Amino acid sequence: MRGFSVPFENVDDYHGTKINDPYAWLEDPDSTETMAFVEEQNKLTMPYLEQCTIRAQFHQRLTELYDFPKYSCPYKRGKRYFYFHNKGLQNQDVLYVQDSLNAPATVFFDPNKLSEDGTVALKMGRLSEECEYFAYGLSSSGSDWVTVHFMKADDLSPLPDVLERVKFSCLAWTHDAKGIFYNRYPRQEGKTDGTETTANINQKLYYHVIGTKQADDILVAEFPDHPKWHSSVTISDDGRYAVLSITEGCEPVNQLWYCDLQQLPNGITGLLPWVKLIDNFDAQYSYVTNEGSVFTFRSNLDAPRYCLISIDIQKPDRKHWMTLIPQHDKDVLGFVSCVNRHHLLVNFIHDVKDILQVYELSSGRLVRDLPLDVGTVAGVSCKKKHSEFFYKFTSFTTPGIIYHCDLSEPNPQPKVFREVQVKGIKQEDYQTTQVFYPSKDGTKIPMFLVHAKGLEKDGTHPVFLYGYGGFEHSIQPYYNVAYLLYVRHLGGILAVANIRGGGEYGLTWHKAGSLANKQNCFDDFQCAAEYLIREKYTTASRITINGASNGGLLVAACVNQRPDLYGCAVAEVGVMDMLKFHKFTIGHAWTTDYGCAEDPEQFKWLIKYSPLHNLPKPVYSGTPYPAVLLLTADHDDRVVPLHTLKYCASLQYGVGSSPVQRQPLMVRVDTRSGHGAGKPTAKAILEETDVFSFIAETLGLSWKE
Ligand SMILES: O=C([C@@H]1CCCN1C(=O)CCCN1C(=O)NC(c2ccccc2)(c2ccccc2)C1=O)N1CCCC1
Repeated sequence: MRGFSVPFENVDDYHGTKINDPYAWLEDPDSTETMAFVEEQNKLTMPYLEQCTIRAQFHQRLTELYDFPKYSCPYKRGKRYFYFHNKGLQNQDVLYVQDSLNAPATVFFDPNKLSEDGTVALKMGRLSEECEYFAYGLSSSGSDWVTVHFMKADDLSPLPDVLERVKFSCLAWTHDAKGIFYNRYPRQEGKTDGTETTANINQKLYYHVIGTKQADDILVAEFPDHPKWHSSVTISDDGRYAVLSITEGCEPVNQLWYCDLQQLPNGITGLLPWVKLIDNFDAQYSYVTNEGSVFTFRSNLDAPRYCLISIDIQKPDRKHWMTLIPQHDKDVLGFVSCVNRHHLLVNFIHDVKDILQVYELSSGRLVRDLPLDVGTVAGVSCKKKHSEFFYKFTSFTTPGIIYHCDLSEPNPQPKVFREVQVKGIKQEDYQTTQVFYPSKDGTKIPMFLVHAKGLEKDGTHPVFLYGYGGFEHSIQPYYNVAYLLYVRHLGGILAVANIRGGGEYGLTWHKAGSLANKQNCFDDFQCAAEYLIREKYTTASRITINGASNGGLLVAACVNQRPDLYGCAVAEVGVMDMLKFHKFTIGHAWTTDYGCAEDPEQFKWLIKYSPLHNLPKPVYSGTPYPAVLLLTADHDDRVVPLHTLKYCASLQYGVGSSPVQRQPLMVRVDTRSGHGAGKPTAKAILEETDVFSFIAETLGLSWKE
């Protein structure tokens, strides 16, 4: 039995630099030592969380507030409408169908029936073009692994077809509903339930013909010389082309190949004769629509804030390409979808707030603005062949408003189709402001603040500071009842910092927070805290910093660099071992943002901020660390739990040895749970209750009615 407390030597050599990795044994999730470590940690953490003063109140109130009806936009497929709905506390949303928008709705697919505890989630679903079949992917316990099943859409009867080993996959029906394109990984040694750490490489693209066995599926694309490549098929609006997007990692760039399905003499029988329209990774090209051979793409080619271009595949040379909507000089072009045959629904992001407009497909001319409050378009439903479309608006204080618009009407006006209220939360009690604060290098960073109206800036308010900062992922306003409870009953201020690394201002913003510039994310986040202190919203001891995934890295790196700046830190499913992340599951895809320690130059970047490698050694007598709560879960195969476990062990061994460390340093390891997607409501409520109870307990916050 290895001793937990005294790590043994386990030295790796990185280009001549010796790095000790004493907790490498925690990288095996199935060893008795690792399982004992997890059990011991939970034995410390769960009782502490259960005894938190406000826990019962927070849990009860959060459950009440979660219990409001949620709806997605309706989707018209064939002659019927489909939409997701959750009555409030259902673990998984349910898919309903109705013959018309005001006809009675019946259950089409209810994932809650597939498990007692709601841990089987509907990860993806696709109806065939004329609504003959429904293909759907299920994932268990929060893993990225998906099993695809099929059912008839008219009588809901199941088909025997099952597709295994599916992950990070497209689901694209050919318009004849004969079969579906999807991705899967080769068979691997050992288990594949989402608790393994095996690398996901050599993803292949198949075509499954309905009524056949998966073993007979047709391999239509593979990339044996490029094990890290991902491919994704979209079938063109006219059903004629298979459009293939190839990515290598998480950079917003892709190759763009296509296959004219009408030119296949015997249909899809093997590797397809792909035409490489774009055979480089210089930019991103996302299919919007095509009119015959003229294809429209959203692209960032020479356009870091994106633009809309058209390419005639009969004249593929770049000198014939046309720009339909040029890059805006400040705003980022968001999603673009074709509607009403010749219109485009276009989204722009202006200082992190959404704009929605209608354009003319043929000319790229602006037709009209669509009214939208300050916030986020959380969902859109439209199809080229339909004149009507739906969009869902949300903000920090608006749970959701769904609008309906029909462009075939003489003077089309979006009308409220459905507006959801949450009992007990009055929107007018809160105010959302956006501030711009200077980071270390002077860059102005946007930040949303949400707090009770009339708040006095007397430095006494607790702050919950959230950030992400990577992968071109923008954090736009969204409705979260736990945040509102923190504001309402703990007198807190919610602060969401749009730090660099995200996509808030396009590629330049993303690049400024990645690779050699990654430290900018941490500077931006620390400057957010300093701004909130300087402006007398709060003091350091009242600040909680929070982030998940890449945001967990953000939190852990910021705690190491400025332990004095916050009273509490909650790092969820974080990337903590920056020297080894590329070895596990899909970690190799993140080198586009982080680099890789196998490269001598990039190793120097990573070793400087890697949370695991910048923790104090015993005996530590420096600045005490804030209260730290780490979250991870046994089926997290996106960011495998070893990151958090190794970081926790090293944190407790080093900082925990300090005689002046008063605040707890803990980890909560959930079971039958993963990175986050598809988490059942019951688990989400328990987790958020634990997080905010920990914050209130360690910062001494009391519940106010
Ligand atoms: O989870 C993550 C990162 C953040 C974004 C997605 N992601 C991922 O790790 C996604 C992993 C799988 N994956 C790719 O490698 N490319 C994606 C992709 C999707 C969204 C954004 C970027 C890439 C893909 C697959 C098929 C077709 C097109 C794209 C994809 O799903 N991280 C965990 C911690 C650090 C980063």
